Amino acid sequence: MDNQTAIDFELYDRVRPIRWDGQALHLLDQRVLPFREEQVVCTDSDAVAHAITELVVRGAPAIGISAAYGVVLAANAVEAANGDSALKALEPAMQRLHDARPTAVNLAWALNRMGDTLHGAGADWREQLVAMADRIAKDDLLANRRMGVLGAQMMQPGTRVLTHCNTGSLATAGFGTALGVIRAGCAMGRIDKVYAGETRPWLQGARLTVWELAQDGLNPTLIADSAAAHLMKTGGVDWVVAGADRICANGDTANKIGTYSLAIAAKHHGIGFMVVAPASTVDMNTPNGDAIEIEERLPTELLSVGSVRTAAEGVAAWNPVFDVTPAELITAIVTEKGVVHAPSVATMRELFPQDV
Ligand SMILES: CSC[C@H]1O[C@H](OP(=O)(O)O)[C@H](O)[C@@H]1O
Repeated sequence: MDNQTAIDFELYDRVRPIRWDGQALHLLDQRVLPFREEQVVCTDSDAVAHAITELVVRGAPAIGISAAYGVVLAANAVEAANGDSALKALEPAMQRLHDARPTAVNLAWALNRMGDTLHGAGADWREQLVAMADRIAKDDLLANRRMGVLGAQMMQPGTRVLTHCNTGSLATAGFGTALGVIRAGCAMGRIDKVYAGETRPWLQGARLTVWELAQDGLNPTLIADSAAAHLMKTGGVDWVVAGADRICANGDTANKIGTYSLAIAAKHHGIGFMVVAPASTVDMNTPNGDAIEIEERLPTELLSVGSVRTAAEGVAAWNPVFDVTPAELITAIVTEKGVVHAPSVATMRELFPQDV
């Protein structure tokens, strides 16, 4: 079973983190999963920006889609005769959405698309904004399905994979990026075993990824992040499959903290390292990983697990939440436009001749 039509993608539609009802944005609150399924309802753009900062919604494509609907909400407070005057009036709200999180380029990408929609738009500029937000969401879902098949086709039957963070339906418009490859690989009979790292400190793997995979009946096995190198050394894994928050012009890739260590360990053990992300995550304007702003979050995320304090009172903690994996550690970058093997400036340019 090798082609896209052979997978029943509807089976994976149970979890949707983002729902636009025409007036408000409903976000599945990822802070309280997997034990409570609660919605946060945003009726203005500042509420969307706050939800992005607080990780109510998270995952690079999902925050881009949310920001797009945030612009639609901001438009409710604007009187303008055409798109250009609307854009001027919307600038402060769009800036606040942009600043909600710094590392994932999908946020700026989605806001740019919304801004481009307004340039030269006439009296129907509001309708055009809604149409663009809907399109960003729909295109993301289709990109994920395409990437799922492309990534899975690179795997032999019997493959065992390790993934990091959460790149599933929760992080996207649906199906997922790296998790989409895993879903497709299981459906296509290529993947036999799925390990997920717990992803300290926010525990996206432990709280979100294994929850999603368990709902699919894929029997994931959770490991401590610190068990990954041992798993590789003892022959338990063939591919590491990760998402991305920003992919630079030379293939350097920012992703959840801990990804870089996985890539080093994978290289050492001769294991493939696959990055899966839509073109909206590719940033050809950033030459390499040194230029990426790495988000640092509050030390409290590290000093406690949930509401239970685990570190002694008064100690300091440093909490960078992304790292950069150099291109030379990456076997392949899978996008909906195709696969970049052995990423470099030259191979990236072949697939992305224009800035995305
Ligand atoms: C499908 S991209 C998911 C991506 O988002 C994550 O970060 P966060 O949970 O902080 O939003 C992480 O880097 C994942 O790979």
